[in-house]
Amino acid sequence: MRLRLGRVSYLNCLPLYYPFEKNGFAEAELFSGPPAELNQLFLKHQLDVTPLSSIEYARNYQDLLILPDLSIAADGPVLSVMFFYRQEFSGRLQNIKKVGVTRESATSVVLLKIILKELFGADPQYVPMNLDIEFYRKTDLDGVLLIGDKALAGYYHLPQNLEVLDLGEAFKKLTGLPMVYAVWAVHRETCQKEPHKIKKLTELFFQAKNYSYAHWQEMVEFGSQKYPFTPEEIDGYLKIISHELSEREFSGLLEFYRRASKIGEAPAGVLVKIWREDDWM
Ligand SMILES: C=C(O[C@@H]1C=C(C(=O)O)C=C[C@H]1O)C(=O)O
Repeated sequence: MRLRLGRVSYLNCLPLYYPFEKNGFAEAELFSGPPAELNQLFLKHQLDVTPLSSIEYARNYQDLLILPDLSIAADGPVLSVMFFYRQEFSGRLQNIKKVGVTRESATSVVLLKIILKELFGADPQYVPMNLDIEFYRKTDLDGVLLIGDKALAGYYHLPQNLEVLDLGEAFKKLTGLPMVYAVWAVHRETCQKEPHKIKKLTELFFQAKNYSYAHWQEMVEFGSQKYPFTPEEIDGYLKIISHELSEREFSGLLEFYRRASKIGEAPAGVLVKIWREDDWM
């Protein structure tokens, strides 16, 4: 059986999946969707490997491993995890009372709570809903959390009466570290049953990343056919998104878990376990 592999449908995943999308992918069956949907499918064992919201790894860490050298991260501004708010709260974010949060996310909702509390002393009501940047015309919300391509579009075309807070930039200000939004997770059970397929998949991702970086402009052009952004916008955005999981990202991940646990959004003492070939083959 082929592995069932998730893909976040946003632009941020393009460098990891571009060669598969261009040339086809025999080793796995691809499922594309927003993060929250992939999280649910994966936790119900309907996906074998997927980019998983990093907070969901923390909540389920005992059953899971993380594939090496893969993430969706940014060391500072991220441009696509954004809190948009009414201009009247400019310089007084501590006064916001009611915030809408996209249902597509898991990690960024927790990140927003941490940032608003720790950096601004705000503790608003959070309302999950399906949202877009036009919220200020249609609702009484003070602000909204958007992620992915909707957030990126909002950043590139910010409506006049809104301000925006980049949550990656805010996390860096708070901790000095990169923020890890998603990791590639696999169930322990799958590592036991399908060690060779998991190994092959880690190799394919390694090659895919190298291929995309070596054919950057071609990938950017491909992206501009598929996503509603210009090649310049795609180039600028993908240069700040990191797909690494090196020591700095690792430290950022642990710091995020520590702060999430402090507000009751993650268990204490999360163990981050990376898949290694020698442990399973
Ligand atoms: C940087 C991003 O990271 C994402 C945010 C996620 C979340 O909030 O749960 C999950 C996966 C990533 O797609 C983004 O979506 O723009």
